[in-house]
This record gives sequence, structure tokens and C-alpha cells, in this order.
Amino acid sequence: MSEKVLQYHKPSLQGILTIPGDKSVSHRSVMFGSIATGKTTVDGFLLGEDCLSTIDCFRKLGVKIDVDGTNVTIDSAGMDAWQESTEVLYTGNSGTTTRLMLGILAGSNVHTVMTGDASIGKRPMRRVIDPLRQMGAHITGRANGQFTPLAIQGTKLQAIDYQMPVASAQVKSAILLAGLRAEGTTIVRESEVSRDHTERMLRQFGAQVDVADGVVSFKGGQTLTGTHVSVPGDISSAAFFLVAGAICKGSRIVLENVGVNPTRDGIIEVLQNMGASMTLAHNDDGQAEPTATITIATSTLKGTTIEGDIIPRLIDEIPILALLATQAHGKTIIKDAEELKVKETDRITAVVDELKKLGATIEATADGMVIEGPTPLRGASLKTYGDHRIGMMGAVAALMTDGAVTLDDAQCIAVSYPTFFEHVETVTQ
Ligand SMILES: O=C(O)C1=C[C@@H](OP(=O)(O)O)[C@@H](O)[C@H](O)C1
Ligand SMILES: C=C(OP(=O)(O)O)C(=O)O
Repeated sequence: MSEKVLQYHKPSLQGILTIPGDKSVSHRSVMFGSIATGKTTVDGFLLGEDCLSTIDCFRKLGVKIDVDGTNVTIDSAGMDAWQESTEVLYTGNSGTTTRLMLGILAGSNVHTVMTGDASIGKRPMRRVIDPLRQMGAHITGRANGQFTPLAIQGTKLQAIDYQMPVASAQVKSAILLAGLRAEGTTIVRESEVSRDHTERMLRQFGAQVDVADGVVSFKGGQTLTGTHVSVPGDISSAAFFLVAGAICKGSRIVLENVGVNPTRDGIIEVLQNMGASMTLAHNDDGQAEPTATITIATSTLKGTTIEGDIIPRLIDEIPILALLATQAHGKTIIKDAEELKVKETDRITAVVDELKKLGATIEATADGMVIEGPTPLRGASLKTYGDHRIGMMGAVAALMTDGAVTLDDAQCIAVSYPTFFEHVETVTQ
């Protein structure tokens, strides 16, 4: 654990930031490149610890992966060429790595054992393993497969027609990746659409995927061919600076290369609804994942309600949106977000407890929280719970407080945004 004391004296934020690569897309670029036959080149890769865990897992299966700055090259002879690892595949803090790997490994021809850190050891895996078992997967783990460590014996799979019980791109993606090796057409039905990076990337690697009215159909037995992937900037990382720019007095910052995939852009809609001074310039570069340059300035904000099908489009942004709401006039209600309880930590409890220490008026509900603003924030000692997004929420709050904010563990931020504090320095100078 690395404690960090943050004292910024309420700066005005100015400057331009290029937002680092999207975590979801970076993971998938390595996974798809390792499954595909031939060479895959990736630019803009996120060098966050979670994505490095994904690289490490595939290297242990014998895939050749070179990292040169944010350029990654994956050379694979296809998944039938993978070798059984004598070592346990270690997924660190990454739910995305653990859950998508389950789908991939279920239909492979290798036996693997996979585990992660203490946080991963508490996150539910049956949501993925249940549908995979219906497809014929052989997976065992603690509590009948609910928790890591997990053992996966790759085998032949059959397609399923699956109605998603929760809005989760990790569950959807695991099923689709297993479906690649399954006999028949795999169908995943979503009542609320979750991020669609897997569907987009399958097409980039040459597969055919049909999507209509929340129903994804994918014929098994298709092969993937190596290609080039350009990773957009991560809107979930940009979120911290969007909020910082909106709530710090006298600020105007420009965020370049922000991924604005419509299944991820809920925060833009919320900022607009709350009255933020924000403009978007879309880049018309024909990439699989759309990007934009976003300019944000200090804003007079009003409270809002965040609920229903926008939740999957901003699920990882809720901690920082809660901080934003402490500076908005009136009440902000966040509901339908019980998924927050099964992230790196219980993010409802963590957000409410830590923002209260800063003086916020905030209460937890069964499926979200209610925040009343605007409230001046004061310095305090905060816990991150080892959760990168709680750590960054605390660091952005420190830009507004009179006294210092101390984070008990700032190292956890490197999971998704290793250059976060450098970027804070850039805009506070
Ligand atoms: O598929 C992905 O890359 C992700 C999906 C989301 O999780 P769920 O699928 O559990 O909602 C999100 O919270 C996570 O940060 C990344
Ligand atoms: C929930 C997150 O990631 P993961 O599920 O991959 O650990 C996140 O990045 O906020």
C-alpha cells in the first residue's frame, strides 16, 4: 500500500490531455490477437496493470506478445497452438480478464488454472460459469465455481440461446467468445444493452456477428485473422477530468482521443442534463471505435436522476459522478445500480462512506445513492479499498478541498490509469 497526501490549494485547471487507451478495448485486442491466426498490431494500448495481466496470461499459453511503448504486437498461430501452462494464470485485479478468459479457455484444447488478487477472489463468477456450463464447459472452482481459483478443462462446446439476467458485457463477451468454438449459433439476448466492444472487434478480426434489438447472434466455427487495432482513449478515465474541469473554479481543459462508443457515453448525457459547459468535436476517422475531443469548463450544475438503461452506459463512472453531484444544485438520485456492489469493492458503500468523510450530503440506497448539493468539501483521510476508481474519486475531490486529502493506497490507480497523477500535474500547473 502506498499512502499519498494530496494538497492542491484549489487550482484552476487548464491544458490539454491525451486520454490513455481504453481498458476494455486493450484487453480484447490481446485476447482476439491471441485467438487469431497471424500477426495483430495494436496502437494506443493501455499500459495499466489489468491489461498487463491479460498479456501475461497469454504469454503463459505460449503466445508471442511484444510491447513497445503503447504499441503491442501479437504473433499467434491460432488458439489450437496454445500450450498448457505449468503456471497458474494470474489475472490480478481484473474482472474483465478473469471472466472473458473463462469463455475463451472453455472451448480451447488446454487445461488451465486461473486466479487473481483478494478482490477478484470475492467477485461472482457463476454469472459466467453457469451459461458456459450450459454450453458444456468443464470449470470448477471454490463454492462450486463461484470464486477463484478456477480450473478449466477446455472441451467441445454447444451453442446456447441465453437471456442475460444482468446487464454485463463481461458475461455477454464470455458467452460469445465460447460461442466462437461452439457447434451452432450462439444467441445472447440483452434487455439493457451493455458495451459492445466484443461485437465490434469480432468483425474487425473477420467474423460475422448479427446484432438487432438487443439480440446478438454469432455462428460458431468462424476463424479470426490477425489485424490492426487502434485503441481509443478510455472515457472511463476521461471521466475524472471531465468532472474535475466542471467543478474546479476557473477551469477549461481539453481532452483528446476520448472513446465515445454509444454504449459507453452515458456520462456525456448526464453532464449535458446537469448543464455542464462542454463541447464535443467528433473525429471522423472511420475507426471501429468512434472518438472525440471534449472541452469542458467550470459549470453551474443542477441535480439529476440517473436510472434505467443508461446505467450500463456509465457503470464505472458512478463514483466520480457522485462527487460531481455533491457540487450540483439540488438532489441527484442514482438508482438501478446494484451491480456496483460486485465491482472491485462494494462501490455504493465505498463512495458513500468516503464522500461523507469529505463533508458531502449523501445516503446509500439499496440500488444506488442520493446526493444533495452543493456542499463545500473538506480534507480527510480516505480509504481506497484497493479500488482504482475510488482512489481517483478521492484525488479529484482533493482539487476542491481546503485541507489535504490522504489516500491510504494510491498505487491501486495504476490498474486503469498509471499516468493519472502526471495528468493531474499537467492541468494544475
Ligand atoms: O466488458 C468490459 O470490458 C467491462 C464491463 C463492465 O463490467 P460488467 O460486465 O461486470 O458490467 C465494466 O464494469 C468493466 O469495467 C469492464
Ligand atoms: C469494474 C472494473 O473493471 P473489472 O471488472 O475489469 O475489474 C472497472 O474498471 O471499474
